[in-house]
Amino acid sequence: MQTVHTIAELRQAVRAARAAGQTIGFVPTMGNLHDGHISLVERARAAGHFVVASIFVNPLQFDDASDLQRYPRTLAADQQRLSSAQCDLLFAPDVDEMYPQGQQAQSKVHVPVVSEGLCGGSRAGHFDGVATVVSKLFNQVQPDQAFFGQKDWQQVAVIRKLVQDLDMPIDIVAVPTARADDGLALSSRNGYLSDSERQQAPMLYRTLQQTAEQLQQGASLDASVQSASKALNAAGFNVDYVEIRRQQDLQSASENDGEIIILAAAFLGPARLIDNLPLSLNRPFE
Ligand SMILES: Nc1ncnc2c1ncn2[C@@H]1O[C@H](COP(=O)(O)OP(=O)(O)OP(=O)(O)O)[C@@H](O)[C@H]1O
Ligand SMILES: CC(C)(CO)[C@@H](O)C(=O)[O-]
Ligand code: BAL
Repeated sequence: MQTVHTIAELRQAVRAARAAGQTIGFVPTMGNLHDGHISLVERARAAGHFVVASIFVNPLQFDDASDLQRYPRTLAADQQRLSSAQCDLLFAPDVDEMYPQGQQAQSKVHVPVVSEGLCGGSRAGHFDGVATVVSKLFNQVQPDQAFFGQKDWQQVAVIRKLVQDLDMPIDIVAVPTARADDGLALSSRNGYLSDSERQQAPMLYRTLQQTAEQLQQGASLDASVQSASKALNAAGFNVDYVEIRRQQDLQSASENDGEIIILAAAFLGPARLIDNLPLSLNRPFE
């Protein structure tokens, strides 16, 4: 696997792959790679692409300076993992390469409506930062397909709207969440958890599963959300949100909606964990 750090080198490598008749599959990340990221690379490989991954801890999407500062940077280990997964090219730019005029002077991309509330509500400016960097990365890589994790469901919705609104000819593929054996969604931020917090963390997903079961048994959306929040707070989480939205457009769900999704974010000690569970109220819960 080749690693490049500049946009010029990236373009050259992608041009060569295209000249050799290959299509381009792109996996954007912030590094500190785990099996969830690797599942995205595997999906891209399985689709037959020349696979480009990026690692860039994007300062524009962090509203909290200490969150940005402590974000794990593990380039050498990440290169090994990508190489083993047969990724073809890693793009790992520094902040000056991405924002040569500085972050303030950078033109920004704002995706309305779908970026509001949920993580966009509690992380001010987060999705403007994501939409801006993903737009830049898409223009730099010019992939045919780009692969994102369903764990960040709202992010996928923002990016789908972004490519639609800005006429970018890129197919967005959402990949199911990779989980530890105990159900915890894999995340770089799990590394912030103490041993006892790590034991407690799977309760986030278990609570979503229990909430889904209650909904299947006829509980109201409001009652289900309230009981989930209460259970998580009682177990030592500090709940940011638990909400039920429509899968398709992420707008608030009503009792009549069939294809819904339960989304939650909660702090456990120093880590802000997110997870979600899509379900159909017309089908038996699996
Ligand atoms: N458990 C997972 N399963 C599948 N995809 C994932 C998983 N975790 C992250 N991803 C996806 O990998 C891509 C890069 O995400 P990122 O580098 O932010 O990883 P992360 O582990 O989610 O980190 P963080 O803790 O900052 O949220 C995103 O598309 C994200 O949705
Ligand atoms: C898509 C992304 C790489 C943009 O910085 C980031 O938000 C992430 O890792 O999910
Ligand atoms: N996976 C989302 C990136 C972030 O938390 O900033």
